[in-house]
Amino acid sequence: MGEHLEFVLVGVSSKPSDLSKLIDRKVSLGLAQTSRKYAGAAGLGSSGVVYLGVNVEFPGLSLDYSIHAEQFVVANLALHSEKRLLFLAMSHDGSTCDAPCHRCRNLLQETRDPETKIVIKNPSRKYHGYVELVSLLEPRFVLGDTSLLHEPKHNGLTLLEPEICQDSDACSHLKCRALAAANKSCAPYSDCPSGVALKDRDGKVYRGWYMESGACEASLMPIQTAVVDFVVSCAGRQMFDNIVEAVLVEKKDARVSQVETTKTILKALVGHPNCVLKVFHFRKP
Ligand SMILES: O=c1ccn([C@H]2C[C@H](O)[C@@H](CO)O2)c(=O)[nH]1
Ligand SMILES: [Zn+2]
Repeated sequence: MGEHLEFVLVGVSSKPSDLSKLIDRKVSLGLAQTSRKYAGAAGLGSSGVVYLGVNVEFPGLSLDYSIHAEQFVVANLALHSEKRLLFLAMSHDGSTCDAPCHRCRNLLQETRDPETKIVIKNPSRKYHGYVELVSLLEPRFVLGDTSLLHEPKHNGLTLLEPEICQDSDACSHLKCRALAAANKSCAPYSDCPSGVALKDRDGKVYRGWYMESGACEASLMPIQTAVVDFVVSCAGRQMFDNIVEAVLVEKKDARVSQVETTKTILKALVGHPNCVLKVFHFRKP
């Protein structure tokens, strides 16, 4: 098993009671420089794979931009096409497991999975049990017919610019990787799907897509999901300075544009000014 895989899938067929032991907040030590609060999370998918998460803060930016450990797990599941989340554990201290914060409950609500259970563990009270996610949710904030966050998607988007690639899903151009990511994006409220692809000095590509929540601040922006892909692949030894190219694909004149947020996060993350963001637009079928 490759180094990076150990961070994504620490075990198959793990018992939910083991999830709390798998949470490793050490990985976030370098990623929570602002608050110095290190959170970790672990999710058991229906395939039996465990997905880890840590909180990620961006130097110099307000904590609003940070990725919560539970949001990281949700992105990690999506990046690996995991169908469903059966159990989720999150911890701030490495021993106690609490219910996710409201931001993350709102994001989890978008998966609308009646089966998801939250691990609650309180060693001082010798309590270890499970709570149904639905019992923690407020009445759903419905904006219309929405598709589920984890449903496999192909939005059918193609680039507006003259197409040079026959099969952009399989093509290695960075803009085609970003387009493929946008095709997986779930943006039912704004109808503005988007995707980001990052390339490092070795030519390795990381990608992420917009995962929108009706409870706005719970959404994961495409640059955040791409950062999750990067952290997962680097297994906690990430060198953001290695990112040399970035591409965003979104709708032309989008009501929700990701350009400024993507630039802001890239600037905070990548220490050198050579990583310019290229933006391409798509056509919807
Ligand atoms: O449920 C929560 C609450 C907070 N955090 C992170 C976000 C931020 O990096 C730090 C302080 O809020 O903790 C989480 O990961 N999960
Ligand atoms: Zn949270």
